Amino acid sequence: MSNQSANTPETGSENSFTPATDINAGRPVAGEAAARAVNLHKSYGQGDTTVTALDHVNVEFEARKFTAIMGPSGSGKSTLMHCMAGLDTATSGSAFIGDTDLSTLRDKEMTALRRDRLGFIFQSFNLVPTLTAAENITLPTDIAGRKVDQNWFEEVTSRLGLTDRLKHRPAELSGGQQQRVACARALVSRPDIIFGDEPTGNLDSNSSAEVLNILRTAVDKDDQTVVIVTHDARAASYADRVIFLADGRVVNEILDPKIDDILAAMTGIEDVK
Ligand SMILES: Nc1ncnc2c1ncn2[C@@H]1O[C@H](COP(=O)(O)OP(=O)(O)OP(=O)(O)O)[C@@H](O)[C@H]1O
Repeated sequence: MSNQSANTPETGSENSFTPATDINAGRPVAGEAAARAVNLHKSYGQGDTTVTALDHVNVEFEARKFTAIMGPSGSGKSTLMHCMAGLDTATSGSAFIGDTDLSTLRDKEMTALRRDRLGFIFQSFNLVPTLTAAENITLPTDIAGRKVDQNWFEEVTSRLGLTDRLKHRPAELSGGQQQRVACARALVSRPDIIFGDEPTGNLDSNSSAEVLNILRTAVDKDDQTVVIVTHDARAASYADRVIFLADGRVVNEILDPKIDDILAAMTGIEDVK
C-alpha cells in the first residue's frame, strides 16, 4: 500500500483530507507485533485536576518496521512511548514487549528486559560527560557484565562515521556526532526495539538525515523494530507508518507516509482541536 492510510483513502489527495477520527487507526498490524498497548490509560492528579495523558489506547507496533508517533503538543506521545518502554507505568491497561506484559514484571525483571531487549535514543543524548565516545557506547553492555561483540561494535561505529571519534569525550563532539554516539549505544547491544523520543530534535537537517538513515538501516538490514516520537514531518516520512495522537487517543494513521500527507493529517488534527 502506498501513500495513504489503510482506512482513510482520501488521505493524501490534494484538498480532500477529512480530519475525522479514524476509528480503526492503531488497529492490529498485519505482521507480528514487537510491542503493543492494550487499553493503556494514564492520568495524572485526581478529581477536578485530573489530566488524562493516555485515554485507553490500543495500538500495535509491528516487528521489523519503523513507526513514528506524531500529534500536537500534550497529546500523549512521550507518555505512550515511555509506558511502552517501561520508563513509566500506566494507571491501567497493559503495555507488552513481545508477549511480556510489563505490568507483571518486578523491578529487576524490568531492568533486565530494558537492558536486553530495548535501546533508547533521547533528544538530549544522555551521554556520560566523563567517558569517551567508545566508553559511552559500551556502557550498558559493560554494566550488564557482558562482552561487547567487537566486530559488531566496529561495524556500527563505522556505519555511523564515528571510527576516528571514539576516543573523544562528548564535549569534544558536535551535536550530530553526540547523537550518533547515542545511536551507536542503542544499536550495539542489538536490541529488539529501539525507542527514540525526538531523536533528531536537537539536530540540523544533515545530522537528522544521518540519524534517520541509521534507524532505517537498523530496520531494513538488521531486522530491528524502531519507534520514534517526532514533531518533524520529514523525520516521520522515514517511517513505514505514522500514528497520530490527539488528546491521548490514536486518531489516525498513515502507511508509507509522504511528507505532504503527514502535514495534511497534522493540520487536520489541529483544526479539529
Ligand atoms: N508528570 C506529569 N504531571 C502532570 N501532568 C503531566 C505529567 N507529564 C505529562 N503530563 C500531561 O500529560 C499530557 C501528555 O503529555 P506528553 O508529554 O505525553 O505529551 P506530548 O504529546 O509528548 O507533548 P510534547 O509534544 O509537548 O512533548 C499533557 O497534558 C501533559 O501536561
